[in-house]
Amino acid sequence: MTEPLDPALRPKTLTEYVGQERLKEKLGVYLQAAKGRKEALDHTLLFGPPGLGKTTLAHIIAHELGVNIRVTSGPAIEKPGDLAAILTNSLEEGDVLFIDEIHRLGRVAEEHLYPAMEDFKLDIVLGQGPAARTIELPLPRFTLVGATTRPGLITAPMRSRFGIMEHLEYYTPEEIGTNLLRDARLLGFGLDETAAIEIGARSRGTMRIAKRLLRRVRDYAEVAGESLIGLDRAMHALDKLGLDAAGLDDRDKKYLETLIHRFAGGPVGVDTLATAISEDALTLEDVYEPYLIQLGFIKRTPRGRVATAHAYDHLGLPVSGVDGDFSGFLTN
Ligand SMILES: Nc1ncnc2c1ncn2[C@@H]1O[C@H](COP(=O)(O)OP(=O)(O)OP(=O)(O)O)[C@@H](O)[C@H]1O
Ligand SMILES: [Mg+2]
Repeated sequence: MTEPLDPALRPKTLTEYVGQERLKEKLGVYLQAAKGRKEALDHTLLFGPPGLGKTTLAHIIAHELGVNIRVTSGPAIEKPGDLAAILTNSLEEGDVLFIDEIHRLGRVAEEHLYPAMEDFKLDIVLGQGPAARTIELPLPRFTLVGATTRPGLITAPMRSRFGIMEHLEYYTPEEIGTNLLRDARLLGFGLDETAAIEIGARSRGTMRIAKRLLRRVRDYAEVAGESLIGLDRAMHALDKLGLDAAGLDDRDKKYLETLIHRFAGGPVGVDTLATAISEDALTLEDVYEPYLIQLGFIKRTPRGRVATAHAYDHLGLPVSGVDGDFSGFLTN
């Protein structure tokens, strides 16, 4: 996804990159070691829900290594020729090749990528039919950084060729707040720390969403003639945007209400649920559910989706008949 925001706000170094402490610590070691040995970093797979900072991290990796980055995406590489063009054109020793949405790479292109990743060579077929012959093209030692929201769709042979595989996690309200305060400072407007954390708490743990909410909250503050965004203004604007205290919007609530009212809290298959709320199952799995699971509002079970007592609680509904965990509710 492209960002409408000022690119100057994008963190360029690991230090500027907020949160993901475990990942940053490990990556810091790998980067330092690779630099010390003057070698390319091992191929790296970054996965996690949209908007958590995979693309940003790929750029930071290149920046920290002091190398160039070439950016492409799975759907952009259709034919082996597309891959050859990218790999043989302007890729230098140690450079980063970033393939976004790597799970959408075509099978043929993927098979050509294997020798490129493993032995830094590319097999190119010249001519057609019986006269065709294959030549082997040496490639510079590069680092492939792949990003995906759907690691389950990466084939096993592909996965096995990544030396580093890291999962990005949802951010805490405080981590998001820290980053929003930095954005406000760079853009030159006043933001109270409590307001920044409140926006963080309603951003589904997602940086991209937080940045969008900050812009909307800023609109409300400006129209109200306020030069400093305080907690009250932030809460007021976030309420207007239809976000509840947990950051759920109308679509999330429709998901939960449908699960609870129409399917008695589940279990119900994802396709049935998707049809009932006029969404496609992939969107449910990629966008809605990871955060609802993170909040402990739903569970994915072998028999389908189930609403937990926390979900009933959050919607202010009685929990009778919940096929889930009562413990949290009974002690309340
Ligand atoms: N840890 C972070 N610190 C500071 N800013 C961040 C961080 N993570 C993400 N951002 C900012 O959030 C926005 C979204 O990040 P990014 O585009 O890297 O996400 P993504 O994981 O690649 O998303 P998608 O899966 O949709 O491609 C960017 O503006 C980025 O600068
Ligand atoms: Mg991205």
